[in-house]
Order: sequence, then structure tokens, then C-alpha cells
Amino acid sequence: MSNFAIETKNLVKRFDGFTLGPIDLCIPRGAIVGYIGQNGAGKSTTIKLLLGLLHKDAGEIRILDEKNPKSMELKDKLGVVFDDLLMPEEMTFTDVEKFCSKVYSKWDKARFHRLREHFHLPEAQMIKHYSRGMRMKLSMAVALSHTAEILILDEATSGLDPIVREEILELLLDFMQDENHTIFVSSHILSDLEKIADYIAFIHNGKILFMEAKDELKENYGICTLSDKDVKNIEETAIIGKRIHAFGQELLVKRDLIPKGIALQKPSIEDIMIYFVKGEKRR
Ligand SMILES: Nc1ncnc2c1ncn2[C@@H]1O[C@H](COP(=O)(O)OP(=O)(O)OP(=O)(O)O)[C@@H](O)[C@H]1O
Repeated sequence: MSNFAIETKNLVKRFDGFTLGPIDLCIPRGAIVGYIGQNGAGKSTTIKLLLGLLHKDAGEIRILDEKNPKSMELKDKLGVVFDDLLMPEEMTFTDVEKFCSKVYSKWDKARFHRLREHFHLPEAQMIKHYSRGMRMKLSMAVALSHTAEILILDEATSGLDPIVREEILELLLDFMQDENHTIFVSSHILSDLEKIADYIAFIHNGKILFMEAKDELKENYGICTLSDKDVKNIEETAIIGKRIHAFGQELLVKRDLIPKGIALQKPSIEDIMIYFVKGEKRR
């Protein structure tokens, strides 16, 4: 059994004017990996390739040692939440329950109803009358009720209020109580990932710039504000990106390449993402 829940090797997808990859991703079992990147960087394309919703042009994908993302076994083991509920609008909660009990071989009806109560979802109302938050809660309830081992979430918390997001983050952490469980989650809400992710994978223009443990990222990089003169004493390879101010420059730097005595602050994931993108021409 591989230590990785999800693995890609040289994964490539070409669209007119955009190429994803080659992408090598290794998502360890038992980890939450946050997938970040600008609009159009390739996050959803990666996720659709993993789920077999798009055909790859080259490379390999393995999920729980399975090469065919559409295998029946994987369908049970993968819980998927997109940024909207992909169910016919005329369905009610009860219809969704009936449908899922046929689709998933290990459907847990009792858990689905416990989640309904937890989320206060009406049973008889049609989905089209659900609010965005209710739709996402229903989607989460489905993903968590078929004994999945991996959850893949694509912008699942976008457009939700902070209270609903917090409820969903709690459920994700609860899901991770089982050490064999894994979550791969794309999000623009970096503060959410800051709270729950073990690793951050950063995609930019279709390429993975890094995948690192979140804590190491914060240890390995630092932010400092220096005068233009002091910046000249720092080697260029230490500087990831900079913002020019009237009084000097704010830099994101590699800590181990910075002379002792310069005060460094811990960056947020947002800082790291912004500096990597804005500073790319200077690296
Ligand atoms: N079916 C498609 N046909 C052609 N181009 C596509 C298709 N799907 C995605 N693309 C292109 O691939 C690129 C990556 O899109 P993708 O949706 O993967 O980005 P993303 O990182 O998920 O962005 P966002 O954060 O805005 O959701 C974009 O340039 C997009 O226009």
C-alpha cells in the first residue's frame, strides 16, 4: 500500500492557450493538503483530472493505488464537494437520500440524517429553494455519508459566511480523526487553510511552484522591512519578492540566507502567495 493517497506523475492537460503541468503531486495519507493559486492557475483542472471528469493528455494518476479514477471502488472511497451542488434542482433532501443509497454501496443513512439535523436542512423542500449555504451543507453531508477515505473539495467554502465555514472546517477536522483519511482542498480562503491544512501546494500558471508542510513554510520564510541601501547587502537568491515603499522595501526572504540580526516576521500563507506571484520576475 502506497503512503500516498493521491499521486500524479508528469500529469499534463492542454487547452487552447493554457497547459497544466507536467504535475507531480504526492498527497500523503492522513494529511490535509490545501491547494492554492490565482484564478485560472489550474486548480479545478487538476481536480477534474483526478476525478476522471477530464481526459489527461499525458502522465499518470493514482488514487488509493487505483489507476482508474472512475472505478466503482473509488466512487465509494472518494467524497467530492464542488463549489455548487451538482444535483437536479427539483430534488428534495429525501430524494437525494434515495438516490445516494442506490449510488453508493456503503451508504450510511443514519449518518446522513444526523448531518441533516446538525445542519438544520429541511427534508421536503426542493434544492432549488435552498440557500447557497444549505446547498453546500447538503453536498458535505453526502460526501461524509458514504464512508469515503478521501475528501476532495474544490472551492467548497467560497461564498459561505464565517459561521457556516467554521462548521464545515469542524466537520473536516472530525473526518480526519481517522488516521487513514485524507483531504485535498482547493480554496481562495487562505485563512481557512491556515487553520486546518498540514501541507500547502501552490500552483501558478499551470505548474506546481511548491508543496511544503505549512509549519515549515512559515519557518523557512520571513518578512522584513529594509532601507534600499540594506537590501543591497542581501543576496538576490534570498529574495522571493518585494514591495517597494516610500521608506524602503518589504521583502519575503528565505530565512537561512539572511544575515543574522535582521528581524524577520512569520509570513501568512497569503503573504507567501502574494510575494511568490508578485516577485516571480525578481527570482
Ligand atoms: N474545458 C475547458 N476548455 C478550455 N479551457 C479551459 C477549460 N477548463 C479550464 N480551462 C482553462 O484552464 C485554465 C485553468 O482553469 P481552472 O479552472 O483549472 O483554474 P482555477 O485555478 O481552478 O481557477 P479559479 O480559482 O478561478 O477557479 C484557465 O485558463 C481556463 O480558461
